Amino acid sequence: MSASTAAAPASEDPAAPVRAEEARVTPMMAQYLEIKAANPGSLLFYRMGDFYELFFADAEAASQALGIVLTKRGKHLGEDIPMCGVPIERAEEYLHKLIALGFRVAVCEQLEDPAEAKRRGPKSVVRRDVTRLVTPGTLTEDALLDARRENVLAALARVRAGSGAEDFAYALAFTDMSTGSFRVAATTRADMAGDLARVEPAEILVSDALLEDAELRELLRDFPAVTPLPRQSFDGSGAEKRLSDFFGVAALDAFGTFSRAELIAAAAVVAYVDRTQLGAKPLLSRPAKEAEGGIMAIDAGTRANLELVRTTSGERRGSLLAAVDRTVTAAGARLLARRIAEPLTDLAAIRERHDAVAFLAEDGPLRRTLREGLARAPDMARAVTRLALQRGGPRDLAAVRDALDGALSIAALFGPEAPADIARCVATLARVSHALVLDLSAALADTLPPHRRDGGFVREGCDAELDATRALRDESRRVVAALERRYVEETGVRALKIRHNAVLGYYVEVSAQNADRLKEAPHDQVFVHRQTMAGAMRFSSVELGDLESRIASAGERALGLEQAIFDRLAAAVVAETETIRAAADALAALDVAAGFAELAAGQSHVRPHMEEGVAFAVAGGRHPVVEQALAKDGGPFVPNDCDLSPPEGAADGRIVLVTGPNMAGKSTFLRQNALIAVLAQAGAFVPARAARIGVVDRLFSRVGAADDLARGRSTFMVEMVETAAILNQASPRSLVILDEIGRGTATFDGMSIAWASLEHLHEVNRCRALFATHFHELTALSQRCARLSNATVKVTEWQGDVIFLHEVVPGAADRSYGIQVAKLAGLPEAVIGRARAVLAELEAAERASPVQRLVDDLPLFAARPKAMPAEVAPADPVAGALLAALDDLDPDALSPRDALDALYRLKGLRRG
Ligand SMILES: Nc1ncnc2c1ncn2[C@@H]1O[C@H](COP(=O)(O)OP(=O)(O)OP(=O)(O)O)[C@@H](O)[C@H]1O
Repeated sequence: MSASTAAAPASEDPAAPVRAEEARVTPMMAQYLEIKAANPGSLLFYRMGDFYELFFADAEAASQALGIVLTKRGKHLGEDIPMCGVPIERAEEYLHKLIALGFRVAVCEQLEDPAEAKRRGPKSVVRRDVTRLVTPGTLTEDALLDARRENVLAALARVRAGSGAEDFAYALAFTDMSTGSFRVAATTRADMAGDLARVEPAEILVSDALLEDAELRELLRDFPAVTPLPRQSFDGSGAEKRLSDFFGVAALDAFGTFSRAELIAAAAVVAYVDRTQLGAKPLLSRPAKEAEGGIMAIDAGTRANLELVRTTSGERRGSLLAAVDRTVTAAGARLLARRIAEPLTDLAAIRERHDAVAFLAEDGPLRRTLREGLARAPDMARAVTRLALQRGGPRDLAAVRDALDGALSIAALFGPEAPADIARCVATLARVSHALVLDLSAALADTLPPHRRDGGFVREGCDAELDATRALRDESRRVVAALERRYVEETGVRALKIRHNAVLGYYVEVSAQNADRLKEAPHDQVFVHRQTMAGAMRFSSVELGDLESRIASAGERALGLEQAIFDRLAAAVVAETETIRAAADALAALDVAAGFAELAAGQSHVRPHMEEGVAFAVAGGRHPVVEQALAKDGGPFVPNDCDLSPPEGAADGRIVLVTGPNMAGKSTFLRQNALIAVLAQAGAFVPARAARIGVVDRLFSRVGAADDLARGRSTFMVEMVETAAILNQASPRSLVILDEIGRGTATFDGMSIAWASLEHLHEVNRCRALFATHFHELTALSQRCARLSNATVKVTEWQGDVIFLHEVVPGAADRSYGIQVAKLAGLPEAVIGRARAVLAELEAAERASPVQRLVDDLPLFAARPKAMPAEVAPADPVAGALLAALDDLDPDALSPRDALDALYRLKGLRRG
């Protein structure tokens, strides 16, 4: 039995019957069942004193998920009630586990003191209700959040845009409730998966009508928490009103113009936030609209392949983000993740970001001072949200104080020469209220407890009345010590102690042997026996009773005064939400710029020259992740050039076809160039000696797909779906990375598909592309396609072993070195020997039948069907004779009779 239920009134016991004939449902159980029914789909954390209790199936699920004991508690409808409990001081930890496992939790609190309930009558149940729904997308506590990651709640809305069955417009709304950021974006059916993947929502709200669409249902399966809502939540007619009510404005025009789908998505978000926070209103920023086409479009597959913010196994380590993250604040790390996930396409904005990095890269001492200042600035955006939601503690106030103080010092570091991006941040920081910093500094103590309920966070000297009350409280404590000394002297019981608990208040405790002394005269006049324990006895006295009330009232008054001071400070902070959030964003932006500058200085990254058009010339490019991994092992990374700029006289970019042995570094070369484009447009410098890049509108990458067995798709199917998306969508401003397409099927099929795709990219998409392949035959295409050139990765052989030089040079590879690589990988000697023999046979056979070889090559050149070359004689003698006979016929010279004879002759030849 938990401590809470022990102290609760009789009717708080789920097992306590009201009347014999109603033995089936106790009043408390009736309350529980009612609240449970009103919150379907969530585990109900039902507050009882110092515990949250779970009952029935909730208890079974939670005990299993949390590994806590499942007990029984009374009966309901004749059956045992399964129960488990979570102490409130560990509630966050358990909530964290449950949310991570995909549960939603309804937190049901006691809304009155049990004493109040008792006053209404002995059978009264403490009033309770759900005060908050905890869902993956609506978390605010640090313990529940990853400091360096946004926690996004998204809503996907669809509205009819025409009369056709497929005429729909789509929009997404995203909010990170923990920081208040809120934005909306139009999307399309094709881009939706990519848009969701870029934001990585912790929870997605969709109308249940949308889930009836099998394709969308399939797409949403990739995301961890999809919350279906009734259609009314996505109802267009009330959307505008819901938003204007939430933001307390008369009309939404001031926020900009939104499409109907965008309004509906945004309204669904605020309605859900309201529903889960139940009145405690989080201060979301006004929704900002994402500029259409403002972000480099990267589909979900490409994001995963390029491991932008996490690796394919889901870890941050090993991703591009981890390799380039030099930020020193959690907010900076969150912004960096977003910048890497959302490279810009606006040339001026990209250049401004580069200007900021250049400025900080050039001035080492300034950069160091800035980063030291940033490192001391706590995460104030999340602290403000908690304060606004009444979930904040004294440390959140201190976080705001320190970050604002830091913001003012950081603003003072920069002069008028700072570039535009930095100047904007500095202007925002300078708007911070110095008075608020002083107010918080004057009020908060040096060391702070985590919870406001504990008190002790207000600095001495801040409030005269508080100081006086505290003195009284502390004085009383000294009086307790003096009284204890006196009682020891008077009774002669040296082990006498004055202790305190919730039930008895202050009491005297002596061992059982000494108890008789206190029961004898004259002491029996002073001490009143209260409790007998195993080996000890407890007594009270009139003096102790007096003390009790003096101390309790002083302590309570002090706590009350502190709470009032807390509320005043929190209100002052919340009133400044907008400037505080803007300052938090500015600090994060400075952190990202300084981090990129630090990276540039430490890893020799250079400023890319960005331009309109379709240039792409990287000199001495490196793969940022592989380079750093190799550096740890002491190995050098071999830099490589890549030129996809239009050749002389052409308007469109080049395609480079890369062949080369396995393990030579083809994939690394392909990816590094895609990553360089991402970094450049994210605003970073790039790992290269020099780079000139025409802004990329869309980035595509198809790199070695894996099976998607969950969807019943084979490797080849995945590969073809991704290739289809590229060939259907890539524009001349896009950058395409295709690695070994066609590998997953029979050689000729694969080669034909690779060949046709390559030609399509060249002729139709006309985009910049890198295409790696093992089909060496494709290199012949460079003779026909003007903007296609060949490159290969150099290797050399030494004593039968292959040595990788990782150097990309013009030209084509002559062979694959597959067996050498297999040997390096440790295939048994016998298998290697046998493979060499088989290879020799196959190569000899190929040399012996050049005709066969020619036929094999045919698909390569058959894009525009040609007549079968005359010298390719069919091997079948009957067919040969038939063909010869046909060739001899001249229909114009034949009489009807001759024609009939010729027909019989041909039939005869067929029969042989
Ligand atoms: N430029 C480079 N400098 C140094 N090491 C490199 C370089 N490029 C690649 N490597 C090393 O070679 C390894 C193999 O590279 P990669 O996977 O790119 O080869 P690949 O040609 O695509 O192979 P496969 O055809 O088998 O897929 C990498 O893991 C890396 O350690």
